Parts: sequence; C-alpha cells; structure tokens
Amino acid sequence: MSVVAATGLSKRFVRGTEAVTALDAVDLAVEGGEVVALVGPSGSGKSTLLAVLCGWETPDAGTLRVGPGTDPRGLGWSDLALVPQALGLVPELSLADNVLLPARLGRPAAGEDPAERARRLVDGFAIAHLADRYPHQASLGEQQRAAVARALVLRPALLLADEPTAHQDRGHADALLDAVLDAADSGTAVLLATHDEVAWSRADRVLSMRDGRLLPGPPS
Ligand SMILES: Nc1ncnc2c1ncn2[C@@H]1O[C@H](COP(=O)(O)OP(=O)(O)OP(=O)(O)O)[C@@H](O)[C@H]1O
Repeated sequence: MSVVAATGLSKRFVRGTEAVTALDAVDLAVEGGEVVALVGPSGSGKSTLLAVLCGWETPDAGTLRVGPGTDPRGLGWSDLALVPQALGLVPELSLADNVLLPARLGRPAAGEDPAERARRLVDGFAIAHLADRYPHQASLGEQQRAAVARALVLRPALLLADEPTAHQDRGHADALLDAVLDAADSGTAVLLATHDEVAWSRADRVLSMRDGRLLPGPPS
C-alpha cells in the first residue's frame, strides 16, 4: 500500500480579485522505499502540494491518505517528516538539539539509537563541529543540512522535502541525496520538490508540475 495517496487534489488561492489555481486535480501515490522528484517552474504548485500533503493547507477538493489516516496533522515525526523551504529550525535550540528534536518528541526506529543516528547524519553532512551553535550562527547551507538531518533522524515513513539541496554546493548536495536514498532503502517514501537535476537522475520517478497540474516524467 502506498504511504501517501491523493486523488483529485485542488487548491485555489484568492487574492483580492485575483484567483490562482495552485493545484488542479492532482493524483499522486508514493510507495514506501520510493524516491519521487517533483519538478517544475517557480510558482507551478510544488510547495502547495507539499503543504497540502503535510496538512498545512486544506485542499478545496480531493481525497488524501497519509499513512494510516486522512488527516496528516495528527502524525508525528516518525510518520511524516518535513524539510520546508524556509527550514523551520527552532531558533532557541542548538543545531544538535534541533536534529534530536524528533527523537525527543517521537518514536525511534526499532533497534536504532537516535543519538547515534543523529551523530552519523551530522558527521556525514559536515556539521558535527557546529553542534552547539544556534541556527543564526550557522550558514544557510549548514542550517539546511541540519534541517535534513532532523527530518531523517527517525527514518520517517514519509519524507517531504522542499528544495533540500538548494543552498548546497555539489559535494554537500550529494551527501544529502546519499542520506535521503539511504532512508528510502530502509523504507521511507520520499517526495522531493527540486530544481537539482542530479536529484532527478537519482530518483526512481520524476513528476512535473505546471500551472498546478501534475504530469508523469520530467518537463519537456
Ligand atoms: N498563501 C498563498 N496565497 C496566495 N497565493 C499563493 C499562496 N501560496 C502560493 N500561492 C500561489 O500559488 C502558486 C503556486 O505556488 P507554490 O509556492 O506552490 O509554487 P512552487 O512551484 O513551489 O514555486 P517555487 O519553485 O518558487 O517554490 C503561485 O502562483 C503562488 O503565488
């Protein structure tokens, strides 16, 4: 059974007299262990789709199932982990505490010590030496790597990531993609909104968004 399944998702935003169809009858299913790259021009609806799938936005129409239920808002970090475009690190917590936050709030994967998993992730992302810094004391790329480590620490059933390599050089982007693919190998369903063509090439499937519509394959 797919970890996330949506049919006919639609979302319109109305600003004064202007209406934008951000999602137009989107059907989507992602299986456990599958990496799906979501590509498309700026403003095509990628972030809106992720926002609906994680429960930040309510669709105007359509059906949604994430994990066991229809309302993603009740899910914990081990069910649904998110890397938002704006990262969403907690400013009052050190980078180490941000990465460990899901482990303090949620249920670790069976047989895996979350502190050890966090250490491996921050080592692999070359941010171990920044563990005691607060987010504002780290570069944007370093903050983004901490946000990806936080999302992966519990090996979530579903990972939704919005441009997770946007602030990285190629080497760090590849380390992030390696970790995302490793999580998928252990069963995580992954949906990555990305402009990174290396990420597309490493995904199992590429889906394209244009004007709120979702189509199979990379953009033509
Ligand atoms: N809260 C909102 N209110 C009004 N319009 C919105 C809102 N959120 C998004 N939109 C509009 O919906 C459309 C889709 O936006 P969305 O952020 O999903 O695009 P995107 O593909 O993620 O773009 P980018 O690659 O630049 O992040 C855009 O026209 C955007 O201006």
